Amino acid sequence: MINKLTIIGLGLMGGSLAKALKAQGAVVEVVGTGRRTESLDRGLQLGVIDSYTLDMAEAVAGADVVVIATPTLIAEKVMAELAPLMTPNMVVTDVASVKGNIQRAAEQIFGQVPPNFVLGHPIAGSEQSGVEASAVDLFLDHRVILTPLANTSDSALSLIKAMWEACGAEVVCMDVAEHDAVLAATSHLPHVLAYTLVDALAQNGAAADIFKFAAGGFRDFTRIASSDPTMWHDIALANRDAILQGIDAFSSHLDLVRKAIADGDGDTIFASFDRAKHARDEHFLGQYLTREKKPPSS
Ligand SMILES: NC(=O)c1ccc[n+]([C@@H]2O[C@H](COP(=O)([O-])OP(=O)(O)OC[C@H]3O[C@@H](n4cnc5c(N)ncnc54)[C@H](O)[C@@H]3O)[C@@H](O)[C@H]2O)c1
Ligand SMILES: O=C(O)C(=O)C[C@]1(C(=O)O)C=C[C@@H](O)C=C1
Repeated sequence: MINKLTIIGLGLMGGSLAKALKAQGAVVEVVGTGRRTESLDRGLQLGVIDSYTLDMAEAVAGADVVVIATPTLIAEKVMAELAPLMTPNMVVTDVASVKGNIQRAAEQIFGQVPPNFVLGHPIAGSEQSGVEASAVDLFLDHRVILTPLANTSDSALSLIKAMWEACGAEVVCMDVAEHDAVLAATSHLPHVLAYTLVDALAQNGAAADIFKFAAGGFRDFTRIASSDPTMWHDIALANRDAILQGIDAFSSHLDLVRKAIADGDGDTIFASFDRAKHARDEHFLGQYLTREKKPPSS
């Protein structure tokens, strides 16, 4: 049980965490803080938080857990503000999508990442943002990756693990660099591709006609291009090297498929598409079976 939880940056992630913990009776009091009253007022009206203050010192005083839930690059600045306010009894965690920049920023600010700072990342979300979009079940049956370091305190890690498990999530621990490489491939690259595809088509003179005839495939592929550009601008800059590697590997594969199409090389085209279909089906059908859920009918 968490007595006082403080959320810095009350949006989709922070709001969903607060809702889930409240619904499970796993928290007594949730306090919000941020730069502007707008989202905090809304959070109060919706019952997501119990109170708020723009004064970070007041917000974190006596907190058992402080969650930094701002965009990724802003989290670095928030940490610097939070540093003089941290006490040994307080456990700090974050939800940022990249972990390497958070680790580096913490090392610059504190000398080393404090033992009571547990870096984290829930692998759940949506293209929507803001506290209005927060959902009590956002983390249910999803994974949360924690990237503890050699000096991370066992009790701090256990507390943050228990917090996410109370939300119905499965917690997995991973190395920071591995996290950033894996997420570059499975989350950051797809967002770069979706944004770039929509932007390239939108800049075409015939964009209106193209979008008019876009159907399910285009919608499925590009849903994530409706995500918040601020969030993804931060991720692109924070995970630069891993994303560049992903773009380069993808570009050379795309070149192979391009060449096969240009050469009329049906075998290569089929082999690539067939490998992709099997890899995807195997993974996602496997996941449905593990969770004893039925796969979508279509
Ligand atoms: N949206 C997702 O799918 C998703 C999934 C996993 C992790 N994340 C990560 O979680 C973090 C939050 O994402 P979100 O989707 O909740 O975003 P959001 O835009 O819904 O919420 C972010 C909140 O931070 C506030 N904020 C901005 N600057 C601030 C500052 N200087 N001080 C205090 N508050 C500030 C904003 O007002 C907003 O309320 C990001 O780091 C993101 O990368 C997002
Ligand atoms: O479902 C979505 O819309 C998401 O973008 C969620 C998603 C993802 O790529 O899967 C996005 C960013 C995160 O850091 C974690 C999850």
